[in-house]
Amino acid sequence: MGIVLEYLIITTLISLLAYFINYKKKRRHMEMLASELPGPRCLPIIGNLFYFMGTSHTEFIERIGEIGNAYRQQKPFRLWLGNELVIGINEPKDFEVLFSNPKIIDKGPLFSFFQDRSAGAFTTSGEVWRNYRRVAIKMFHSNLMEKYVVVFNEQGKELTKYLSQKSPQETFNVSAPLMRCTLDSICRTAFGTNMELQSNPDVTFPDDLTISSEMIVERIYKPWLHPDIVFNRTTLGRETSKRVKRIHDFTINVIKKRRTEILKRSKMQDNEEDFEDDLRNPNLKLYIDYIMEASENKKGTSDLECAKEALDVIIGGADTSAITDSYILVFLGMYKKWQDVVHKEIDELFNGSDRDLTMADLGRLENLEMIIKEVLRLYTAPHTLRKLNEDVKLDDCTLPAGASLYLCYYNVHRDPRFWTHPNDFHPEHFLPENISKRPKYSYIPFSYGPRSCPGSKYGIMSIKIMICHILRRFDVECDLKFDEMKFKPGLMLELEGGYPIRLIPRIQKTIT
Ligand code: HEM
Repeated sequence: MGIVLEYLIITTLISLLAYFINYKKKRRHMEMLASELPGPRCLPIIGNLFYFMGTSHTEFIERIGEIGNAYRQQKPFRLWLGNELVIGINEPKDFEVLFSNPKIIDKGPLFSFFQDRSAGAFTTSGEVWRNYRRVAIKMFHSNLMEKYVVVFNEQGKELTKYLSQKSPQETFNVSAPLMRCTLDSICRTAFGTNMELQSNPDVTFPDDLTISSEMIVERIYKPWLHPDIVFNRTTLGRETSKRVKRIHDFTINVIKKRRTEILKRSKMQDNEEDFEDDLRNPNLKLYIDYIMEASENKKGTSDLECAKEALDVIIGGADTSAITDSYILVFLGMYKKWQDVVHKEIDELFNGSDRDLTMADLGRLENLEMIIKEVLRLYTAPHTLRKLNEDVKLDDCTLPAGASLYLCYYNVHRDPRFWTHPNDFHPEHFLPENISKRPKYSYIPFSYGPRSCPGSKYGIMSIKIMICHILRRFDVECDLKFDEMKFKPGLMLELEGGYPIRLIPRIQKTIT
């Protein structure tokens, strides 16, 4: 017995020593490569953490912006957050190398805080992510995109009906109705189910999504809340779980409904002609059908896992599109010159008709497109992370395995070398002659490469249709001033205090 114990202790000690030596070797390699990168002064143990202590999320982004500016045109900059090496990327030429590397796909441990709520193509990493991504992109197949236009039009009309009830004197936050409309569209196109969130303001699903996102982001910024054992005992932790549970119950219900519907339809195969050639066609496979099919092939997958996979795409698409819509209306309200330009473009296209928009119309809304692009330059996701599993060689340095990359979309989108009015609303940035002057990776609102946004085309289509429906019916007013706007980062850079506008019914103009 004594010899066995001795043997076990010695083997354990040798393994620990080997692990430690290996760890130190990797660390030395990382520290050596990191020392070749420029970066602000470090303190022992905490590194650069003191720059960010006590900062709000917004201040964090501003500080990173300042550091990025200080090292602009040098190599990527390094930050030591305690033991963690974080490398900031600002340069289009570096984005190009990183986005075209198929091995840089992991988002790192911070994204795991989202995974209690949703775990699919947006939040996972590695091989698991690869499988989810393969399923997610089926939602954006070109055959389906044409059919989605019908849904966007239906929901756009429902939205304007709701907005017509607002008095022209009433200033209101337009993001809430836009979020409900966007969720109705995404759920209808992804699940084939009409959720009717627009006509049922008591359903908590949209608020639960928005508020739980804010809560998860708050947790990420408070390292002492990272351990589950602490977080779950706080009010924030309990409130987050309550909302996440409601989100799951709601989504599982939708999945069950779809399953029943498919069963019913399989018995009606002979009457296929009863269905129009739209999303009700029983032979048309929607995103949720692919998820359910994959779960049936992989025994043991629960409805909760299917719900969490689907939710990742719903969340990735809803906040982003609804916030972009909201900003567009705010800016059109603030910049009358641009509102007139877009109104004229829409009036010329529709000539007084309130017909639905078609795919062909979408390509003709060039001024609106410039405005969408400018809003996304200013307010897309401000940053994201990637974890390096192996060294990556750039032009003038090597980024070590084990480091986290902090991709500063915010910095490159406001870099005065590429934008004549970096901190203003200036849609002229997207005139063709100006686009051609910029390097390719200076504008990356949907990211690029293997982890780029699969819903970018879908998102732009839905935004154009919603905004057109609103602008055909209303003039927009907004009292905000650009310089006074304050931001709170969520998935996107959101406007603190909401998106306050007024809508004035307009008489549609016929172009003669
Ligand atoms: C204006 C609208 C949108 C913007 C600005 C936007 C932006 C982005 C960005 C920047 C990423 C990359 C994030 C990262 O690198 O960490 C992303 C990923 C993603 N987006 Fe979007 N998005 C929009 C619309 C949509 C829509 C409509 C959907 C779905 C209906 C969607 C689904 C996703 C998914 C699933 C991912 C994760 C992809 C992956 O990691 O493989 N997005 N989006």
